[in-house]
Amino acid sequence: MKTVNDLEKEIKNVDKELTRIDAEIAKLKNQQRQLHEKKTSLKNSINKLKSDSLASIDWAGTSYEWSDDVNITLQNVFKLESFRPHQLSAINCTLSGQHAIVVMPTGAGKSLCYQLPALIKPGLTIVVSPLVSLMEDQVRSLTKKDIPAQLITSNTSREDSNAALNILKDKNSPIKLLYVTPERFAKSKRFMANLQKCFADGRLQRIAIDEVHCCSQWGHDFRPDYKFLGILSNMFPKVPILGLTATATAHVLTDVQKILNIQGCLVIKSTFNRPNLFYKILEKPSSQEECLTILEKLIKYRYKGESGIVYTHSIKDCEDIANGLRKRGLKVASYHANLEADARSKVHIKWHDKHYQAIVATVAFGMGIDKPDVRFVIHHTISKSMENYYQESGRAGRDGDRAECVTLYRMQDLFKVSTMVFTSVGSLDHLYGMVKYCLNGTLCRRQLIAEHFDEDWGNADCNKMCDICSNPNSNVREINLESHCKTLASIIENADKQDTKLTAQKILDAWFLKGPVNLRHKGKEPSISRAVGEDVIAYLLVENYLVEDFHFTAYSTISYIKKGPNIDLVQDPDFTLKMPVRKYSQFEIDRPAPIQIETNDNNIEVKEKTIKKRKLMASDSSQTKKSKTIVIEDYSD
Ligand SMILES: Nc1ncnc2c1ncn2[C@@H]1O[C@H](COP(=O)(O)OP(=O)(O)OP(=O)(O)O)[C@@H](O)[C@H]1O
Repeated sequence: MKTVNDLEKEIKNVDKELTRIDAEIAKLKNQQRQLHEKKTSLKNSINKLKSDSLASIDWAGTSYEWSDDVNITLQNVFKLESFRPHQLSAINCTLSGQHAIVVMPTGAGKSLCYQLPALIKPGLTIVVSPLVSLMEDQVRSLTKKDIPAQLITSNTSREDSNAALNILKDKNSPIKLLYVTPERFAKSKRFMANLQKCFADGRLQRIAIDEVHCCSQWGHDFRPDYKFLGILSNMFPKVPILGLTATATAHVLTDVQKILNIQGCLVIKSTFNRPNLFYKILEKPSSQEECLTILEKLIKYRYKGESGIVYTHSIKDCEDIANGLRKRGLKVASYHANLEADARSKVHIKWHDKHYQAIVATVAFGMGIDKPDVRFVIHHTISKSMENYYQESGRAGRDGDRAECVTLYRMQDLFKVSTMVFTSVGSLDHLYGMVKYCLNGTLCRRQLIAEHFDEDWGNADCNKMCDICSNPNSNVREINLESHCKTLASIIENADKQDTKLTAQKILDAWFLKGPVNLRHKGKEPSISRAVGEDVIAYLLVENYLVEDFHFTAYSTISYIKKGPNIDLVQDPDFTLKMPVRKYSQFEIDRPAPIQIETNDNNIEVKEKTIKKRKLMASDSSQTKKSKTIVIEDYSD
C-alpha cells in the first residue's frame, strides 16, 4: 500500500514531466510559428517574383494590336492629348487580360485606366465603387462624352434598377460601363445571377475595383463588403481584375492581393509626390469667430473666384462654419452625412458648376470628387491620419495647376480627434503621425508625406512648395525639454496625490501658474509662451513621454493626461531631449495666392492659365513690365 508521501512524490514527478512537456510544446509552437512565417515569406517571394517578371514587360509600348484604337479613343472620345505616367501601362496590361493593381495618387487619372479599355473591346466593364457620389460623378462625366454608362445604387428607383440589371443579360445593350457598389455583390442574388449570365455570354470584359484598399483592414477605409469581392477571380476565370487605389503602403497592397486572390499580379505604382500642391500649417485661433475670420479672408481674398473645400471635424462644426461664412457674404454650402442623398448631390453639382465657391464638409464629402480645378483644401481641424490627410488634401489641384492645402492646427484639436477615434486599433498612432506633421518646424512637409508612403523625395522634389521650404532661412530655435518634462511629471504626480485627473488644458494652467492653486506647479512660470507650451505637451504625447487616458461621461469622452512609458528616461543624468520651436512663415491670407509652380532651376513653369492672364495683362502697357518679371505674383483677379 502506497503512503501519502509516496503519492506526493509521484505527483512531483508528474509535475516535472508536465513542465517538461509544456516546455516541449512551447518549443514546438515556436517552431510551428517560425515555419508558418517562413511559408508566408516564401509565398510572398514567389508572388514578388511573379509580379517582378510581369513588371519587366514593356507595358507602355505602342505596338499592341489595340494600340491604334487606344490612341484614337484617347484623343477623339476623351479629348486628351497624351497619357499621364502609368496610364498606358495599366491600359495595356488589363487589355492583355492580366490582373493588375494600379496605385496612383489622388487626381493622377486612375479612372481612365478602366474607362478607356472599356471602349476598346466588345462587352461590359463592371466598376465597383464605394460611394454613390463618386459613381454619379463618373457616369455624369462619361455621359457628357457620349460614353454609354449606367449605375445601380440604393437610390436608384426599382424601375431603373431593373433596367440596369437587364443590361447584364441583354446581349444588345449599348452600355459599356456599369457602376455598382460592393454591397450589390454581397447582398443581391439577382445581380449575381445576372452577372453570371453576362459572364456565360462572354460579355464580362473586365472588373475594375476602385478604392481597392477598402478590402484591407490595414487600409484607412475598410469596408466589410469589399471582402466579398474575393470570390470574383474564381467565379469569373480569365476576366481581368483591375484594382485602383491611392493608398500605397506595402502591407495594404499585399493584403489586397490576397483578399482578391490575385497574388503575384502586376502592381503599377507611381510616385505620390503632387508637385503642384503647396502645403501649409496655420496657427488656429481658440475662438470660432477668429477662425471664421481666417477662413473668410482666405476664401474672399487669397482664393478669390476659386473653388475649394473646407474640411471640418463634426457635423455641428460643419453647419456652424457654413452658416458663419454665409453670414459674412460667402457662397458656401455644407455637406455631411445627415443630409439626404438628394441634397448632397445637389450641393455637389452646384459646387461643381461654381454656384458655390466652397463646400464646408465633413469627411463624408470624400472619394471621387472629380473637380479638376479645386484650388484650395483647408482643414479646419486636423485629419485623423496622414493617410487621410493625403487623400483629403489631394482633392486639390487635379488639373496640375498650383493649389494650396492649408491646415489649421492647435493642440486642442488633437483631443477632439483622439476622443473620437481611440477605440480602433492603431488609430492613436495614426493620429499622432498627423500631429507630428503639424508640429514639424524644420523638415520639408513633402518629405514627411514621402516617408509615410515609403518613398524618398529629395528637397528638389518640393521646389519650395511647402511652408518650410519656401521659408528656408528662418532661424530654428530649439528648446531643451528635460526640465519641462520633470515639471510636467511633478504636476501630474501632485494631482494624482489629490485624486485629480488633469486634461491637457489643466496641465497647461498648472504649469503656467493658473487655475486651482493646489494643482499649480510650485516653481517659476516657464520662460516659453503658452503656445509653445501647447506644442511641448503635444510633442511629449506623440513621443510617449505622456499618454492619453480616456474616460467616458454620459455625454462625451474626456482625454486626461498621464505619465507615459518614456517619462522615466528623464531620471537618467545623461538624458537630453530637444524640440525645435515652430515659426509660422509668412502667408498672406488676404492677398491672392500665386498661381505658378517653380521648377528646380528657379525658373517659372508658366502654366497655360498664367500665359492667358499674362496676354491679357500685356495689352495694358503699364502692366507689360510686370508680366516679364521672374517671380510672378498675379493679382490680376
Ligand atoms: N491623360 C490625361 N491628360 C489630362 N488630364 C487627365 C488625363 N487623365 C486624367 N485626366 C484628368 O485628371 C483628373 C483626375 O482624374 P481621375 O478622377 O481619374 O483621378 P483619380 O486618380 O481617379 O483620383 P481619385 O483617387 O480621387 O479617384 C480628371 O479631371 C481627368 O479628366
